[in-house]
Amino acid sequence: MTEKAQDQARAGEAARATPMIAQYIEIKAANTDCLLFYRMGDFYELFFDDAEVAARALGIMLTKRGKHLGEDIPMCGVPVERANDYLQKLIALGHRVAVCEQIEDPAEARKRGAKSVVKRGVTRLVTPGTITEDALLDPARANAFAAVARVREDDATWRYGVASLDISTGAFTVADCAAADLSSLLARLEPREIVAPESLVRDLSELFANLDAPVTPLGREAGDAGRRLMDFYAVATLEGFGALSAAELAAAASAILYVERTQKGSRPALSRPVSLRESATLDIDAATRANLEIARTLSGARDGSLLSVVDLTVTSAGARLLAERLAAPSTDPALIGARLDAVAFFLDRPERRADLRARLARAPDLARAVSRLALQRGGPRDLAAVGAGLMAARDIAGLFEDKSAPAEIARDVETLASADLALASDIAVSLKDSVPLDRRNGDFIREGCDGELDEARALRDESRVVIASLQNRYADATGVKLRIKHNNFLGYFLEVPAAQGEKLLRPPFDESFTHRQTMADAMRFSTRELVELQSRIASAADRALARELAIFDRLASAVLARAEALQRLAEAFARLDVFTALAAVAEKRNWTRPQVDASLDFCIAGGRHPVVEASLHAQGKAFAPNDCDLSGARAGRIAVVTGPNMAGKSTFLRQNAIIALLAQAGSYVPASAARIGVVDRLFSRVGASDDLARGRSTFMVEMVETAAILNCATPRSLVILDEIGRGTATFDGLSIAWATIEHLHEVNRSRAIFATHFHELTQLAKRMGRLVNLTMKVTDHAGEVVFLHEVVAGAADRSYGVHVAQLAGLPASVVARAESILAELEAADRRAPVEALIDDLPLFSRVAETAPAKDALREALAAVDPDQMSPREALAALYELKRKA
Ligand SMILES: Nc1ncnc2c1ncn2[C@@H]1O[C@H](COP(=O)(O)OP(=O)(O)OP(=O)(O)O)[C@@H](O)[C@H]1O
Repeated sequence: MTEKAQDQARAGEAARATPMIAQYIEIKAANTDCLLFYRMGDFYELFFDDAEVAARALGIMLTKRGKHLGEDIPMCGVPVERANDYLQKLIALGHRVAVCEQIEDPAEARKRGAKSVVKRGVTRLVTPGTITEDALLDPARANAFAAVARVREDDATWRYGVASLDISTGAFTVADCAAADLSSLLARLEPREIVAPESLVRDLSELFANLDAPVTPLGREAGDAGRRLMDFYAVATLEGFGALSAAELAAAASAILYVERTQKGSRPALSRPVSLRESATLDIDAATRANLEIARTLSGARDGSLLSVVDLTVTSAGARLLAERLAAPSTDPALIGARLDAVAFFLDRPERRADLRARLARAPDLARAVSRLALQRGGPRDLAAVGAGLMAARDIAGLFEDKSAPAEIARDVETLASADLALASDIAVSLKDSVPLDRRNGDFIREGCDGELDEARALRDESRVVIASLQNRYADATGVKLRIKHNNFLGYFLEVPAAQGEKLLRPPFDESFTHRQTMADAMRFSTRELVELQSRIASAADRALARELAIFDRLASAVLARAEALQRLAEAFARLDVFTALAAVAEKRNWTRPQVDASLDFCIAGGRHPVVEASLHAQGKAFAPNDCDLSGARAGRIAVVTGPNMAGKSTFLRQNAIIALLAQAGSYVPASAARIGVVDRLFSRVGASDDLARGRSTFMVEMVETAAILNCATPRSLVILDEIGRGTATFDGLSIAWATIEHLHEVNRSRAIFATHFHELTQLAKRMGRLVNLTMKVTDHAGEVVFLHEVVAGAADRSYGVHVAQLAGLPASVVARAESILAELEAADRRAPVEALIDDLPLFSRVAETAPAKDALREALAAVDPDQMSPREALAALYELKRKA
């Protein structure tokens, strides 16, 4: 159906519907990709298909409401009070929700006629990447969405821009990159949702499918990107933004467009977009991130990840920053050194650290509170959080009066010392000590802070006292046992047992007592006095509430006027939390300060794997520390590690990558000493896993990842390769592993560790100067193999694979048969060893240098000059080329 035909059909459908359903259909048509929460009184109702989807997802009752086109209308609803719980479930399941509110007073609608419906409109789209409520957010994780855009660089290539925007804190970064780097940039940013123009969503579907985030197509492009940014920030020029590339600008504008689309009229307090180009960071691709289990284990759990061991932060903002630092360690030795100075400062001062951490733990999540206030979604608790945050800032700054702190800390202390105490005290004198989450029902402004409010409240309370006294007066006057009660429908009323109610219906009492309702066992009455008092209470309560809300708005605007300064305070808190937390881990786990410089060294003494060590420690076992030296003057060394299964090769490989990552993230490291020439890219290809969802076999995944490494690694990179080539036939695997080592040694010249079961490869050390052989030490103890987990120079003599199979409980007959087959194979290999080939094959560089055969076709083509040819000559040339081909 064309769009016009659809519109007509919809209009026809709406015409035959009740006015309310017609309104629903119209609003739903504009929000087809969302579940529509349609506000009716104290409920959000869902209709038609939405109702069926939501009822199933939320496990709530599906009911019906009226008919449309002769069919029952399915309906379900959630109470407004508990909407957040339901939203959280739906968002977690990947749904998007459009919240549709009544946008006029029902009294206004009634004026237009008894049948007219209250005006409604969508006030907000709730999507995984744009949520702000504490109940919906993970405190320890950023909640950003990424907007992706592309611009033409030249005829053949695109440049990609990515904006990452966290509405819950206002953090806004942009970056641009070539197509090849897009996936690793997105992996680093870990967006909760990706938005991109339709065309990009189509073209990048495979890349997006690899990221664990729903993709939202952005109907149209953001248009004039610069204009959109200037309009949003209400500035006349983009000069204040620093130099943003065209791709960055386009992405930033898309992000703003999405904010406007989801937040409707509300304007979040966003910081200005900061380009990530300014901050040089360690490049870690998605596979490496997953393999090193930085933020999550391969099975997706946080427990058992590097972060779970390192994260001793005490605030959610600190936890988010630490996760960010581990996701994007620096490559600037000066910055890394400065951050390590800060950690060292707190490591040397355990008392100050403990003091600071105790105060930080009590400080609120400022950034998220300010963001909610900016979006008009904040409540009294958010105001209280800002007040408490300001006080905490001054309080913490007071701990550093001795001025001994290093630069990184001193800067933050200065920020904290500048906290606006006037605002803090304004909030403190205005708000009650304990305030509700929601401002709707008032009752959060302190007594004595506003005369008008106090007066309205007094009037309300006095009237309540008068009402209470009426009960006795009426009881005495009538001799009837009556009680004064209140409900939302009748307001205040008198309730009388049914048997005695009759008395009030008769003279003289029927004069003053008006019958309102008869229940099974009671009758309800009201009196003029009661009605008057009721309306006095209601108008006093309304006035009090209006006054409270006015004070709230005044304080909220005072907060927003200082939003930027408050975001800076929040950042300072987070940084101090990270420094002290890293000092706490260093102390707890006995880590050491690494030296990170501009050399190409990589020299680790007594290195440990932090996660394996922690888990062994918990079982009362010790971890065997290992050294690793890959240092080289102009190019790194490659260590080829052989050794039995289960001896600790993978652990050794990963621990070295993790030590480099921790060091550059500004942390101490699990080693007795570490000197690291700053690493530009970290690559890890560990183990093999199927990726059936994408139709790639284990081996294909392995080769794709290896290709990425061989194409991109530099002498500054650190490469970890575990058992390359094991996913295919032995000779194919060995050949690929062999060629890979040669390429790394001759072309990439990176620092690398290569674990393998192909013992033949240890022979390569004879021919390649920077190759070293390492092996895992094993001893035989009374016929039993004992793994010492110790890395020593040399090559393993055998695999002990059959031994491990036996440990794993393979049937004895299978183990025995495997042993005899192994003996046969080894005997055959001794007669014609593969090692002999090492001496026979030409060296890799010579293979690479062999130039391609001269290409006659290309030469002939180069000789043709179309501008100088007649059509006839051109045709002849074409025939000639075809013949040559
Ligand atoms: N340095 C160490 N000190 C103590 N225990 C260790 C050490 N390294 C590894 N281990 C223990 O040995 C187990 C096996 O380690 P790992 O997976 O690294 O072996 P592997 O040699 O890579 O095995 P495979 O070749 O089968 O993949 C680990 O789970 C850990 O419990």
